[in-house]
Amino acid sequence: MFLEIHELKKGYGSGENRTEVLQGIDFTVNKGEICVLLGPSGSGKSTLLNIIGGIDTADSGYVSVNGEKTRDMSEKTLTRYRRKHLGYVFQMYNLIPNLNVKENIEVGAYLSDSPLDIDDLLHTLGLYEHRHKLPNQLSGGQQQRTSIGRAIVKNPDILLCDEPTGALDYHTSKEILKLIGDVNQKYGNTVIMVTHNDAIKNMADRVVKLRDGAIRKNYCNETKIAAEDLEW
Ligand SMILES: Nc1ncnc2c1ncn2[C@@H]1O[C@H](COP(=O)(O)OP(=O)(O)OP(=O)(O)O)[C@@H](O)[C@H]1O
Repeated sequence: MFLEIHELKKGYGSGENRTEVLQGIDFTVNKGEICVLLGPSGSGKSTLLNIIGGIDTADSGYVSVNGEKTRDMSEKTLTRYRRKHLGYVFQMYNLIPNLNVKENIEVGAYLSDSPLDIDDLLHTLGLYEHRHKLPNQLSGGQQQRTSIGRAIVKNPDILLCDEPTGALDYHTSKEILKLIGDVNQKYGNTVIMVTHNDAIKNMADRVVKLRDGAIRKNYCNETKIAAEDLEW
């Protein structure tokens, strides 16, 4: 099993103010799969994504990637894991404003010993002709494409996406979801995508639904469709 989440628990606060945000989460994802994490606001999706990403730690249970538990990693190994094996895409693009598209993507490439070819990637992203533009000269969709490029250029094993289309309109959201699907097909990265949008589950291999910090549904989607065919 490539990614295993086992009995993961996480709470914040103490005494009367204690909230159990994750109450024992169990699921697995195969290499190269797209896993969509759904659930209402406050159900624990981002907390779970941050623990998988080694940004936050669990109170108990573990995340194991390729048989290695992140909780057993030293700080140095964990930093290496985050840098080399994970790519992050957020709702806010977090691009560096004074670097152009190509340079923003190069920032991601510096973190890898074996980055993807940047010009080839710029073509895949549909950004080759925009490569010399600064972020403020780009549309929201182009900015999100650039941030996906920055995440994917190091060819990470896992691409973590937190509401990647949260700030985008319908058509641009579909474009970005198509790009995530294309990148997954072309480079074989495992994708974990958090979203509020129920329709996105249709492009997933695995669907995990959370409510109040617990799994309500966890199933393999046998009728996966391409991102361009999603409707909502
Ligand atoms: N650092 C923190 N300290 C205290 N409580 C926190 C912290 N981070 C998250 N929480 C709480 O944990 C719960 C789950 O938050 P989380 O962001 O994981 O939910 P979510 O499902 O991603 O929500 P949304 O869809 O609104 O982003 C919320 O009630 C939130 O207030």
